[in-house]
Amino acid sequence: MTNNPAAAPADAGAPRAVLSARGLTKRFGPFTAVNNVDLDVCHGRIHALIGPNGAGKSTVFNLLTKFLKPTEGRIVLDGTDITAMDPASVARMGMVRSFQISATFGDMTLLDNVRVALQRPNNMSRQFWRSLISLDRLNRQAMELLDRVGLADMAQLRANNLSYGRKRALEIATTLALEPRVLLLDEPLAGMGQEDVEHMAKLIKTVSRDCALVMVEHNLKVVGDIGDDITVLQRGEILARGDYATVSADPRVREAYMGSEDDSH
Ligand SMILES: Nc1ncnc2c1ncn2[C@@H]1O[C@H](COP(=O)(O)OP(=O)(O)OP(=O)(O)O)[C@@H](O)[C@H]1O
Repeated sequence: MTNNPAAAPADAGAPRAVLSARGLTKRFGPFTAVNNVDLDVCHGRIHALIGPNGAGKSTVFNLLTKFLKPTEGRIVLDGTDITAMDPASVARMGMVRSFQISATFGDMTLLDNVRVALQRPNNMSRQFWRSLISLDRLNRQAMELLDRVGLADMAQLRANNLSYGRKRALEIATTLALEPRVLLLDEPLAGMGQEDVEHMAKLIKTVSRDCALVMVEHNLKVVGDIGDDITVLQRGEILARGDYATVSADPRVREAYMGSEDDSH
């Protein structure tokens, strides 16, 4: 199973990639949205995908999570070639995509939201709503998750009553309930005020210690603060990669961003 060319090269001392893509290409008719992208996402690290509007970030994100089928290329998760798998199967392997599909239930308390997430099919506990007693057994675990995202003291509030930033923190808690091997966040800071941005950035950093994390993000300040590995896309191709200091000093990256994007929102 591990014998595949798409696995990350075994550089001595280099962190092992949990999720790897090689030669990822997506064409929509005659238009090439993503061309020959290689990517390695490692445990305990944040891999940020950045680039100007239309660079292909969302397309790569959708390819990695299997919401789109690549035209060419391979994707390997934990040594298994997942290129032909569907999103539900890769989710069961621990690839969790947050924010676009991770809904919270507004009329339920925060505690119940997390308890339900702990009962999802790809979680270790497979008995949805089996009984109130079995749900109560999950209280401690649910409270621990709420505590991790700073919401423990609001456990009995209904999710509808939360601010936007806290709702997203709750979504992170429900995502963590699935015990992700790889967590993919699509613009997790979008629409947040400065205070929430800072809180969420810290939370993402903390969460990344226990998984491999991919983040598409426009807020370059936060990417610079918390990103470990950065891939810069432009017109569907990799323009630069490395740590933030390296890519932000690259004249081609500066050129790509010039006038095309506000890096402070
Ligand atoms: N389903 C599709 N059919 C045709 N073209 C598409 C499709 N999806 C994306 N594209 C095109 O592929 C290119 C890359 O789009 P993508 O949304 O991946 O970029 P992005 O970097 O996420 O942009 P943004 O930062 O604006 O969200 C764009 O030119 C877009 O118009």
